[in-house]
Amino acid sequence: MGIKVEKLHFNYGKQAVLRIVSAKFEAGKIYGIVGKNGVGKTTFFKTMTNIITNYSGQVFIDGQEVKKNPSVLSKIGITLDDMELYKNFSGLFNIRYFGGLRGSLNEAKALEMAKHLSIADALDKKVSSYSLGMGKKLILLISLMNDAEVLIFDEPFRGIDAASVAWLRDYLLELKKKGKMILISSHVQEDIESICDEVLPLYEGDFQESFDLTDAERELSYSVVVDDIEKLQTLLSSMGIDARLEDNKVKFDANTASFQELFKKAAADGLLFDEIKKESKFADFVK
Ligand SMILES: Nc1ncnc2c1ncn2[C@@H]1O[C@H](COP(=O)(O)OP(=O)(O)OP(=O)(O)O)[C@@H](O)[C@H]1O
Repeated sequence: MGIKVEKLHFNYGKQAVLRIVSAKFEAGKIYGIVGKNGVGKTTFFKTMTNIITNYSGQVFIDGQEVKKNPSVLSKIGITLDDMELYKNFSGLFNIRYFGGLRGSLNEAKALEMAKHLSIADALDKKVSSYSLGMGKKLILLISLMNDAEVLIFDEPFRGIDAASVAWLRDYLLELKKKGKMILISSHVQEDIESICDEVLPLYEGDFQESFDLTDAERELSYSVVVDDIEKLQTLLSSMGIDARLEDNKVKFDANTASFQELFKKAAADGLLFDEIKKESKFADFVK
């Protein structure tokens, strides 16, 4: 299973939104699609899944061009915030209806998921009575319950409580181990860091770079507050690490091993740390 996107161009009226030259996604990986508000993440997900069809270029899922073979979309489960549920019917009706549309529904599994997401007791209530978070959980459950080979989640963790975030994160990591392909968008760097293998920032319509989060050697941007700035700067310079001072914070790039070495030396030197912040390089694209 793989997804390939070639020369995908899409405009909303006169506004150019997507100008993707090419992109590839593999099974058994979790991808983070990041970028500032309005950059086109949701639009990208919609073009990939034929919700938007008036784009130019091609999307291939498992070797089949989606526009010509829309049946290949049965391999995909997607969660978008603006997904319509049958609000005047119960949560269980919606599970049965949408589950049934996609083939055989494993209701016991769906109910188990509902327990983990703490909405099991609300399934007999009309969806119109649900809070925003409960509605979001029901949409997540519906896209998860059919064991799709590819899962696409627009902001899956936004608006749901911490226990459900933790369950969902573990569940997605399990699905990855089973060989599923997962694409998520998020504005929360920690969410992306905690589950993604690769991050693709969308900027000016295209994926500008790809960041491999599984690379232990990758550099992170550090921002540190210490009691003796000069001492830290001397230490950094002795390790060949360039640093700059901004708002009394010492900023530099280093991989995890170098940072740990620095920390050990600094502690041995009696330096006191007041604040340590680290950020992935992809953060530059989302600020
Ligand atoms: N139905 C629409 N009609 C016209 N323009 C739209 C429509 N939907 C989105 N847009 C515009 O397309 C651009 C991309 O929107 P999109 O929702 O894909 O961004 P996004 O990256 O998902 O943003 P966010 O992080 O805020 O969710 C934005 O400039 C938006 O205003």
